[in-house]
Amino acid sequence: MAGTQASPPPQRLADFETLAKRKLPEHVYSYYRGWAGDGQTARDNCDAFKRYYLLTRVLQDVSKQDTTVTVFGSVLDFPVVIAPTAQHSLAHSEGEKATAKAAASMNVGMVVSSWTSYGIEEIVEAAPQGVKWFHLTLQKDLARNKALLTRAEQAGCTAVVLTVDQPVARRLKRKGKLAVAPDNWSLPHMTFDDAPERGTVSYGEYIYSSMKQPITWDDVEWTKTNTSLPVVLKGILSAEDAKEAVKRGLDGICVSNHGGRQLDGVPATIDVLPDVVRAVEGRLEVYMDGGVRTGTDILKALALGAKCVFVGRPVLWGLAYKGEVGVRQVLQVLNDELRVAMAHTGCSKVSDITPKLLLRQSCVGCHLTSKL
Ligand SMILES: Cc1cc2nc3c(=O)[nH]c(=O)nc-3n(C[C@H](O)[C@H](O)[C@H](O)COP(=O)(O)O)c2cc1C
Ligand SMILES: CCCCCCC(=O)C(=O)O
Repeated sequence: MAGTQASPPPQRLADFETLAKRKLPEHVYSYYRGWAGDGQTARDNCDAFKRYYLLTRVLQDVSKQDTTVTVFGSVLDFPVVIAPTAQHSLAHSEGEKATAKAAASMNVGMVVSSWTSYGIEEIVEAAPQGVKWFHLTLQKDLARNKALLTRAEQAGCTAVVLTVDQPVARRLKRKGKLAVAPDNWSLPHMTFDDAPERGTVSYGEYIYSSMKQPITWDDVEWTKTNTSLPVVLKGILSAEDAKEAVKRGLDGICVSNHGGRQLDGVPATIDVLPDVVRAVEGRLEVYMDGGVRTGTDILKALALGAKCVFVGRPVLWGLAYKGEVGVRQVLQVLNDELRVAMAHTGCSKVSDITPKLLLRQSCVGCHLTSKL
């Protein structure tokens, strides 16, 4: 019948944002898109990838690309993990349950935020077969943290991701306005027992009142000793902190500036990744996030030493656009683009992806002149 054909899925991650923007209330879109300061870091996370060029290799047998990677003993079909992001039910009524189903069906990982709208058990029950890691925001009440770690373990999570880049409350903005999550939330992992009465303080102050701020290396030690799961620190940007993480026996780090949502003016994550990778000398796993929008971005991050990438906002755009199906489409675009990029650069498996595939923009001139 004429007019009943489904429209083809969007072909670029940027298109999902356009479609999501049409569906989301302005305040939710603003919260998801929001950044710190003037958004320099948030923009640069994306722009910085464009400063790296890919060098093609031809005449290789790339008829098949094996994109699988193994993280903490679990095989992922391709090197993507859904970053922890708060409040998926603001994008879709099924919230994190829909995201988890999409992640499981594509066999990528998902980090379940402490700030979800559904409890960890419900999320795992919706998609029991997927690889889930639990993101811990440390709360003031240590017993509460311990209880959450136990719940995550019992629910079947296979790693803990501790966010370490929120020493103080931030000022999240978009278009110069403060953007905060809307207040029709449900936060089943968080407690607000000694929070100021709602309505007497700003929303941000209320939210942050549950958190332990600042947290220190002692809290990292506390976390490690209170879980049997591997612990990943999320929010590392310096070689020094990375070395300290190695010294303290952490299992992984995620090079992240929180999508440019904490401190404006810090470098793009892809630009600090090589320093961090060098510093850890292979003694723990390194992941990265911030600005990953294409399969070539994934290839570049892997070439610079990341084991896999976390993806934040694009997943929320897919979820807002079409729920579970939309998230799956976002992941499919990334997978298709990664395969094409691997084929052109002569890689038939992930271990073929090395720094030799990349040329940094500032070196283009040197490269050309050295050949003249
Ligand atoms: C709406 C939103 C909520 C987020 N919530 C969390 C969170 O609960 N915990 C956390 O560690 N990071 C959180 N982040 C940061 C992401 O995990 C990730 O570091 C960032 O989004 C990556 O950048 P990208 O959005 O450019 O992919 C959030 C980011 C967004 C956009
Ligand atoms: C609904 C509470 C949001 C808490 C903060 C989540 C986060 O890390 C973010 O960047 O937003």
